[in-house]
Amino acid sequence: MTINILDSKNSILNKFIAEIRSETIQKDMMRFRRNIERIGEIIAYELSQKLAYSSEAVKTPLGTKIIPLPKKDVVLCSILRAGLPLHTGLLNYFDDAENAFISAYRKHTSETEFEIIVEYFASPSLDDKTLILADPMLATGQSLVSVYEGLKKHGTPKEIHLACVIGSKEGIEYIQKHFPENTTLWIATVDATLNNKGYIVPGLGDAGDLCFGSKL
Ligand SMILES: O=P(O)(O)OC[C@H]1O[C@H](OP(=O)(O)OP(=O)(O)O)[C@H](O)[C@@H]1O
Ligand SMILES: O=c1cc[nH]c(=O)[nH]1
Ligand SMILES: [Mg+2]
Repeated sequence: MTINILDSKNSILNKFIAEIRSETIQKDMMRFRRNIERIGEIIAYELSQKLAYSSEAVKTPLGTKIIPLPKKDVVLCSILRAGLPLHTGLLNYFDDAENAFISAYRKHTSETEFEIIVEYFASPSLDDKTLILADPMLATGQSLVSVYEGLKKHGTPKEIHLACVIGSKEGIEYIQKHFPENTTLWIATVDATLNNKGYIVPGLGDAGDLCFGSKL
């Protein structure tokens, strides 16, 4: 797996990350969602540099220009709920992508233990496609891996890109063991630890709740 940590160089991305982490600014749900979306747009731009391109002739009113353009083989797959604004940001740039949506949530069996429940699953064929799998939080890595196991029934992508906002070191080690070699992780920033409930520390809290409100 190739790993790209986007805040390893300073850019305007740092401001968006600071705002989603800030316990005061993150209370504005619309700004929180928009910041996740803006980070999705930055990830889309960075990731676009590694896609396959083929030259196409574009006719202007005055002539023709040959322009290398990305192949139209992207499937953008997001994990509900928190993946929705990240999906929007990626789709703002990969606007002709096919789309897949999968739900995954943590079902607690005790205070500190949980399993991942995958229920809703809507995906096109992935055979020979460029799969971009988006989820803002990579904590234990179990949601991404459970969803990937389910996606295998829909075909074999030619390459896989994981788009995430905040990850933990432990989660990255876990997904490295479960995704194939032709996987690239694009992650805005990485934190050192998880707490005993599997939350990233300092992280930002519960991304799904911050986007859409708490659930029962
Ligand atoms: O790496 P993991 O330990 O699996 O944790 C990460 C998962 O947690 C969040 O979803 P959550 O289960 O909170 O669902 P939600 O988006 O509906 O809030 C997040 O969006 C990931 O899917
Ligand atoms: O820190 C975390 C871990 C899982 N899910 C979240 O939303 N936040
Ligand atoms: Mg949540």
